[in-house]
Amino acid sequence: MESFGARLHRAMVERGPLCVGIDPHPGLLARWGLTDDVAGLDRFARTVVDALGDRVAVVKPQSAFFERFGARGVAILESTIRQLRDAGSLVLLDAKRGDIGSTVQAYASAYLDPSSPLYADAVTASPYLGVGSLAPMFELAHEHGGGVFVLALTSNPEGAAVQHARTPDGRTVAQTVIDEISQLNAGAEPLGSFGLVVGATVGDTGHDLSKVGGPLLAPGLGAQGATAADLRTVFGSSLSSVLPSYSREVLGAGPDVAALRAAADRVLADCRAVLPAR
Ligand SMILES: O=c1ccn([C@@H]2O[C@H](COP(=O)(O)O)[C@@H](O)[C@H]2O)c(=O)[nH]1
Repeated sequence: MESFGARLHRAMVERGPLCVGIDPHPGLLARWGLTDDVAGLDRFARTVVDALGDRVAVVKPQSAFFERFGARGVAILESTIRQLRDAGSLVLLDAKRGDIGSTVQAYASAYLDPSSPLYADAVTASPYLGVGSLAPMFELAHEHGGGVFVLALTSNPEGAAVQHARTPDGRTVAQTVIDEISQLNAGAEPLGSFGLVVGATVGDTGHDLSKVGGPLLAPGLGAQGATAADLRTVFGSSLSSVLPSYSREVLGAGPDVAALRAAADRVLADCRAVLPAR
């Protein structure tokens, strides 16, 4: 079975290095002329699938915006994931799960087992109960050709207080996460299946990303203030592994399908100007 890393590498070559989020904020629903309810959520998600599912490498539904509508919102998340996969984009479910290992096993079954209704190509995970607690996700991802993106240096200003804290061996907490994920990807070609989340907003933090071997998801572009040019500062010599991620910057162009496509094309061009050619 082809690994997630190999599938992602091919998608980034064929469609370009871009992830677009589906984040149906109440304010965006209103701007799109939609009601802040399940019907509005459904129309919003379907429009993004129609506009981008056949052209963007990775689409990242933000689970929180579906969960806030309860079971019916989660049902729409399930159908959105299916529609995106049918349209040919890889689906990264942004759920940021993490817990003790025995519970992570259930999260792994929910998101990374092909028989689950919420099965996605990859999922985001929080390592702050210890990277080892995420082992059930890594194992199921490996078994079924899935991926896991682990938070390392998040794009929000509050993250640094935890992530830059020093451990007894002198490394930062984030560097220990980076190093553990690097080990999981050892020897994987052309790209490992275990990624990291590193915000485009974090600046030059001095962290060593050179041995990660997997994709580096970079949120924080656009609405949170980072620009494509900031990717150079944050990622330095690791730019070739970066998967830039935009949500509101692209979604704000909707609901017109052509305008959504144009916005995605524009941010992709901005990123291509900075990232090495594949
Ligand atoms: O460090 C992180 C990790 C995840 N995110 C998520 O990405 C999008 C960003 O949305 P924008 O509209 O482009 O700001 C959102 O779903 C976050 O939960 C992040 O921003 N930073």
